Amino acid sequence: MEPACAGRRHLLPPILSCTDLPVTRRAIRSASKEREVMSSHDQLPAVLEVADLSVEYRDHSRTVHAVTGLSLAVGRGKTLALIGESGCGKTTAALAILGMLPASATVVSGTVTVTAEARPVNLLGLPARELRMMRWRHIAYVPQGSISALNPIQTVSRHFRQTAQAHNLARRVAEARAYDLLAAVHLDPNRIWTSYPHELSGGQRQRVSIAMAMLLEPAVIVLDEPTTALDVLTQEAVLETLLELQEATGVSYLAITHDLAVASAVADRIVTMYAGRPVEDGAAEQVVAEPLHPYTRALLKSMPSVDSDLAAEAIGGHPPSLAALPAGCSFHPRCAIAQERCREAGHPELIAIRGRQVACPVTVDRIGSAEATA
Ligand SMILES: Nc1ncnc2c1ncn2[C@@H]1O[C@H](COP(=O)(O)OP(=O)(O)OP(=O)(O)O)[C@@H](O)[C@H]1O
Ligand code: NI
Repeated sequence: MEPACAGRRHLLPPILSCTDLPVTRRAIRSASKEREVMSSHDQLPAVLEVADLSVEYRDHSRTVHAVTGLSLAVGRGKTLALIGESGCGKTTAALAILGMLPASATVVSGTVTVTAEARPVNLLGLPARELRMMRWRHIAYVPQGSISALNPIQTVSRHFRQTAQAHNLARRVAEARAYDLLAAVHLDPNRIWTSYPHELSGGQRQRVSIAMAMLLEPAVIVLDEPTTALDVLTQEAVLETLLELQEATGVSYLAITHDLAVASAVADRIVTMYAGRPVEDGAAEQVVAEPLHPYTRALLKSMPSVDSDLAAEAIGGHPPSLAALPAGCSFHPRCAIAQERCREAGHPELIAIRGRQVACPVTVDRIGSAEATA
């Protein structure tokens, strides 16, 4: 029998019971063999590379360590999902990458390298004007919440025209491209062109935001919670559209989500974030099939599953305040396998194991001793 997740309507199946989910992704994308070969070529530089990024919010009384030591690399034509619970620093990471942090935030360390047209550029070192030109043209953003992404008093056409003007894209060229893009995201351009955001459904607004992000043909798009406010069927349809666009254009995505099902439906790589830090980084199929970090495991167990008899298990406890992190591993107060050493000293570094990276020495030791006795 065909696995339940092989069908089109199951882009977001219960992942616990369906480890072959990434097949869905591959099936959608396999049309272009050529690109498959190109993008699997490890020699190609990452389109977006973030190294040791740390961001703090400071006010007179406290420092919020929103992002600490985040590193990730998004391959050409690939999707990396950055996953983690609400408040773990995902949006802060996105805003830092795009150079759009509010004044209260400070980038403490790191580089953000975008390689478009074979030229690597560190966005964090750019003057504001040059950064504005890079944005949209090389790296675009679909912000969290499709309502806030669009200006309520502007029509769809005005949104496209403004972006085109800001980047010296001729009006006729921009309009032709906008029409094509709106059709590509399965909207009727003629109908939608003069609409205001409130006249559109949540899914339609998200599609407009995605089409706008594509206007300057960027190499990479940062998608912050691309489907969160949408019902499940609309979520699936929007994710499928994102994969179609990727197939057609070779665009890369950094997809930010708290939803592991979304991540496993679209991502080639998954980076798990906990309390501002990366704790696991690996190929999506591997991370979903065999999560190694206790937090990624807990996230996976907390997913509801329709097919499985196993009930979803909420993760016990709460994430720590990013203004008052516990000593040692930030996850230790909620961790089922925490030992004395996890409560001491600094947060564990990422360790390479089984083709990925995991910030948990206890897990790494367990795997090591299991392999030694096998
Ligand atoms: N402008 C700000 N000033 C001070 N603290 C902030 C600011 N914006 C966010 N924070 C804090 O930084 C931390 C990370 O927030 P962020 O929005 O990046 O997390 P997130 O993972 O995107 O969460 P969500 O899933 O809710 O969108 C939180 O503790 C939040 O309260
Ligand atoms: Ni967020």
